[in-house]
Formats: sequence, structure tokens, C-alpha cells
Amino acid sequence: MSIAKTERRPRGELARVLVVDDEADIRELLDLTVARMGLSADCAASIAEARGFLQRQSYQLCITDMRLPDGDGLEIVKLIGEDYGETPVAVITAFGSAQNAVAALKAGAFDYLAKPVALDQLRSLIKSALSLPRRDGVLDDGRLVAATGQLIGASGAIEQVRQMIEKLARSQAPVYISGESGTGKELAARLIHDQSSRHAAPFVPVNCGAIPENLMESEFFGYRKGAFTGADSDREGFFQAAKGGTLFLDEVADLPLAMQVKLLRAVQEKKVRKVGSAVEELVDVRIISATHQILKICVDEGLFRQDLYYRLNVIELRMPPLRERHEDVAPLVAALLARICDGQVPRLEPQALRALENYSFPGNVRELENILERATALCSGNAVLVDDLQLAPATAVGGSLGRDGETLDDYINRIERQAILEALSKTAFNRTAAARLLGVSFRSLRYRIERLRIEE
Ligand SMILES: Nc1ncnc2c1ncn2[C@@H]1O[C@H](COP(=O)(O)OP(=O)(O)OP(=O)(O)O)[C@@H](O)[C@H]1O
Repeated sequence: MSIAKTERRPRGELARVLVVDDEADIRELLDLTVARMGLSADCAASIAEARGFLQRQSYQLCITDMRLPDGDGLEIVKLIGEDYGETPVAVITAFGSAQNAVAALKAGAFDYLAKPVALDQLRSLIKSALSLPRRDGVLDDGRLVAATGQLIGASGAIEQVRQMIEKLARSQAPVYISGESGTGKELAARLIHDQSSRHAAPFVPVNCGAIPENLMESEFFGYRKGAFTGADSDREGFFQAAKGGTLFLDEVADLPLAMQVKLLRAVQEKKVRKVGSAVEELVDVRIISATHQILKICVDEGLFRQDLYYRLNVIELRMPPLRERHEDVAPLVAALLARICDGQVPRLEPQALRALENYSFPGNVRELENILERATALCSGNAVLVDDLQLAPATAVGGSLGRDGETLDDYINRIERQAILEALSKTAFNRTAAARLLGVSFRSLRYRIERLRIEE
């Protein structure tokens, strides 16, 4: 790869878009739209032609069809990802081909457009791609976007999360953030938004478990005046409030099934309909979802729609529990104490730090925050001692023991199932790697998967 391909476009020079499509009328439509936006386009009819253009010229965006005469659009996504990483790639998928869109996003595509291409969607996609920060976090106007420095921790696991956040910020793909309560899922979602091309638009966090079921549709999609008693004026919903930005659906597993159907439509069509309105409106919103539950189990238990699961969980970001990264405790303590005390920061006795490093933190970083807040209020003088921490006695990993009426066998099966699903999700459903992680043989894992009827 030559240096020129990753260089920024000099100030004043037109941004260039590479269009790859074998259908002349689509090439023309894209070429015209790009030109009307004051940009310049090169058009290729095949992968081979696109390769030639990429070797000669750097691009701020590539838009490619999925079906090309000498291969498929995913090849372009991969080629650019490997050799021309600064260039975002959007794919055009056939009407209703959700699988293609998901596959392209998983392969690293920046976004997708479904045929027939809607012009306003195309324009907003181009605008988003052009306002993407560079890999080093510098925007087109030279400003630096918020760095992932707010995510404290020096462990390999947190470093991986930081890298993943940076990668996800350069895409529009739906992200599903998994992890126990208090591991920093919302913080990670905010960081993805802050570093993305959407950073100037709103980040709207929604706790799906906190909205009464009968108000859900109007809270999400808004309503028209007169839609129901008390609707005395038009109101926007979360989707409209997050226009151009990011909608963070926290505790998404708590959405009732009826609402899941409506959300699926909104995600798939990128359109919503206000309660009481006859027309649908386009909404340009990126969805990041999270839950502390294991969503795959909710799907298996029939509580969460599988089709919605696949649309939301295009890319998973796993937030590791604090007990898996004890080396993060000391830097977190230092940062949290500075945040809590704002000025006179007390000293943590070495014994107190050791006690924290050996603690299992069922409530993760949020629990550490609470422990430190309480300890700073309780401590006398300027030192926090072990007793000030008031650590709870060791608890079982993974939370409560048994649910109401659960037999011992059910309980053991549930924990086993949870451990297997976690291992499978950590290893991208590679059974050999998952078996290694669980310390069992491949055959034993296969047997357990069958016995517990786990579907991948
Ligand atoms: N690595 C981190 N560095 C600094 N602060 C962190 C980190 N992880 C979590 N926090 C802080 O811990 C608190 C809990 O984080 P957050 O709300 O993002 O967790 P969560 O996983 O979304 O929790 P829940 O599942 O309960 O909604 C917040 O105050 C957040 O700023």
C-alpha cells in the first residue's frame, strides 16, 4: 500500500467517492448525487476495475453493489479493509436482503443501502462517511474527537475493548454490548458515539425496562395530536430525538414482544411511524443495545425475537467483569477517588487496596464507585482503611443462587448453559476454542450443547 492512499485530502480539494456497480443506471444515479453534493466520483463496473482505481487514487468513500460480474461486494469490503483502511465502504443490497446487509456489516462495511436506493438515505450516508474522524481521531476540521481515555484500566481486556470501540466508531453497524451490571456498557456506548461521525448529534440513552408497556410505542416513535386522549399536541419519540445520532437501548431484553416487532421494523426499514399518523418517516439513527442478561438465553426461552436478536447483535462488544481484570482496580480506584473527592483525595492504605484487588465485585465498577463513596464518607483523617471499605463477604460468581422454585438440577443446568453460552460468544461460536476455554474436551462440549439444546 502506498502512503498516498492513507493521506488526507488537501484542503479545498474535492472529496472523491468510488462507485462500483455493473448496472449503468445505478452508476449514473450515484454519480449524479455525488456530483450534486459537490464531490467527485469515479465509477467502476467490476472488482477488477475498482482495484485499478484504488491503486491510483485515494477515496473518502466507496459505495459498492453486492453482486458484481467478477465476484461479490464483500470482496471489495475486505480488500479496502486490508489495504486502504481509511476508506469507509457502503454496500448496496438487494431489496429485503437482511442477511446480506448483516454479513457486510460484520465484514467491516461502514453502512448499507437497500435497493431501491432512497436519495435522502444516500445523501445522509455520504455525509456521515465524510465526517468520519480519521483513525487517529482527527476530524476534517483538525479538531480531535473525545478519546477512549475515559475508559480507565490497563489490563489487556480493557485495551481490547478500547480498540474495539475505536473500530466500531468508524462504522454504522448496530452494536450489542454484553456484560454484567456496572461493567461500563453505557460508558462504552457513549464513547462509540463520541468518536463516530455522529458525535455532533444527540446520544439518547433509554432504559427499556423503565417504560410502562402502554406508553412504549408513543415514547419510542412519538405521536400525533389527537392520537389518544391527552395527546393535545404532536410529540417526538426517542427515535426522532436521536436523529442523526445514536439511540442506546439499555436493558433491551426487557422489551415486551409486541414492541420487539415494531422495533425490528424500525431497524430494518430505517423508518418509523408516529402513533396516530398514517405516514412513515425516515430516521437516521444508529442503534446500540445492551443488557446484563444473556440475550441468547432470552431467545432460547422465547422471550426475545430471534430476528431482532440478529439485527441488533451484528457486532458484539463484551465488557469484561472487574473480577477478570484485577490489575484495573488500582487505576480505577485512583481515578474514581479523584472524581468523588474533587480536591482533597484521601490515601488508600496498601492493605485496603489489596482487599479490593481480591474482592469479586458482583456489581463491578459501579459497586467499586459505591464502596469508595461510602469509604470516603466513613474514613477518619486522610486515609482509607480496610474496615472503611465494608466489603461484603464473598458471593457466588454470576449473582443469585437459584430462582424461585428451581430444583438443584435446573439450577446446575442453568449455570452450565450460561457458562457454555458465554464461552461460545467469547470465541465467536468456535466450539474447539470454547471447549478449551471451559477446560473440557470438544466431545464433552458437543454432548453438553446437545443435552442442553443450545442452538447456535
Ligand atoms: N473502565 C471504566 N473506567 C471508568 N469508569 C467506569 C469504567 N467502567 C465503568 N465505569 C463507571 O461505572 C459506572 C457504571 O458504568 P455503566 O453505567 O456504564 O455500566 P453498565 O454496564 O451500563 O451498568 P448497568 O448494566 O447496570 O446499566 C459509571 O459511573 C461509569 O462511568
